[in-house]
Amino acid sequence: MVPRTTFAAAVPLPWGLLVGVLVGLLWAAGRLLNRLWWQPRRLERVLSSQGFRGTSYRFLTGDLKDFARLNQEAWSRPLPLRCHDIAPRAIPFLYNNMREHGKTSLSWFGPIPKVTIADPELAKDVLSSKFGHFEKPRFPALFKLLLLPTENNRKMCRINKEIGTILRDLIEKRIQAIKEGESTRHDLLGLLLESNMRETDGTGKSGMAMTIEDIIGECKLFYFAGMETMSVLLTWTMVVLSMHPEWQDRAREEVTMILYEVLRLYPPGNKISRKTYKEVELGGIVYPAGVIVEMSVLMIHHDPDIWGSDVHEFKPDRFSEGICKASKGHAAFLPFGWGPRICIGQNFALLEAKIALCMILQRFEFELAPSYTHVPHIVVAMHPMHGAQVKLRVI
Ligand code: HEM
Repeated sequence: MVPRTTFAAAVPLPWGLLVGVLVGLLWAAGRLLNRLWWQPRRLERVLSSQGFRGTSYRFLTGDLKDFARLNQEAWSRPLPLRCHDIAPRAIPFLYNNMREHGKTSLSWFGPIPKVTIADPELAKDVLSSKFGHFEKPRFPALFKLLLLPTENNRKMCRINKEIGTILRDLIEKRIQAIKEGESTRHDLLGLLLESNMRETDGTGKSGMAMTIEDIIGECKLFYFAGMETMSVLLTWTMVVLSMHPEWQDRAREEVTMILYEVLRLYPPGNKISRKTYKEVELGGIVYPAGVIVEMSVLMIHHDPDIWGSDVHEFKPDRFSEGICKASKGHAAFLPFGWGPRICIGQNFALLEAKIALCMILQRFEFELAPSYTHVPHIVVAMHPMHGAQVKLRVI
């Protein structure tokens, strides 16, 4: 007779695999808990033991909920026209935190501690650092979200591919033209390609040369870094000159100090961020690795201790004797950053803005349309939330 075998006896349980999966799951859970709880708590202890003040860590979300709530409240209340005291509306969470805890205060970007600095000397120390203690923050977890196949992500992916194809095509045509002896037309792409081709020395290979992908990256960087910032600078200049028409006449003679004053009151980049990569001492405090350090350009530009009691007024002639005099010797004018990563496009930006503004002022006078509401709003750069409705009149 054939012996009967049960199914369990025929297929033995893969205990090794099960234990392996369990250990893997426990390890992943431990790592997650470390990132979301133990590490933030450890960093909080290190900072508060040195007298640091700010909000306490709340699991996972940190201050994000309060941040969103205060923004919603602020956006629903437009400012009176001609009011340039914009920090309480444009960055309400940070503004409150600083009022409560001082000019260097702690808050939480999810589980990552964030120290915001509104002291120009400390900010310049961070931005001037050349020893690799402070790096530009990267958020790999946020980038991973872009891989999810949502409709929006698919659209972004499609647009990204399309931009890549257009740029690759443009670059290849320019390389061909240079090879055939055509002039580089002295624009940035031409100069970049010419110097890159010199690097490859005709062999097509060199450790120093950039790849086509690198060049595409540079084109995108210059476009994005230069386009949004410039457009909001000109937008705010038109809005502010509409609020102060007496300055339109004076602007026809002197535009630089007007642009400086708009950049002070409405800096397109309201903050500059870094992250500590190693333990570092700054202003008598030891910062552990993994802390975001954020220089609040907006708070520095709106600080009455630096600029005087008229800090929220539009007074371009405070710059009549230069930037240093305007900030009473503090050198606290940081719209283009500071140190080795200072904006490479700043001279170009000011020249472009002056030319554009002069062309507008020579042809038009302008005033705000009744539909304009004054709500400075930050989406990467600072924009007027509901647009800049301005009436132009030919002169
Ligand atoms: C009003 C106009 C502009 C403002 C307020 C502005 C502001 C800034 C600031 C604050 C930084 C420093 C960022 C940091 O330290 O992390 C920066 C970097 C930079 N800017 Fe500008 N910028 C302006 C216009 C331009 C223009 C017109 C160009 C190019 C034509 C440009 C190209 C760049 C580049 C390539 C960087 C370096 C980015 C990096 O280091 O990752 N910017 N800009």
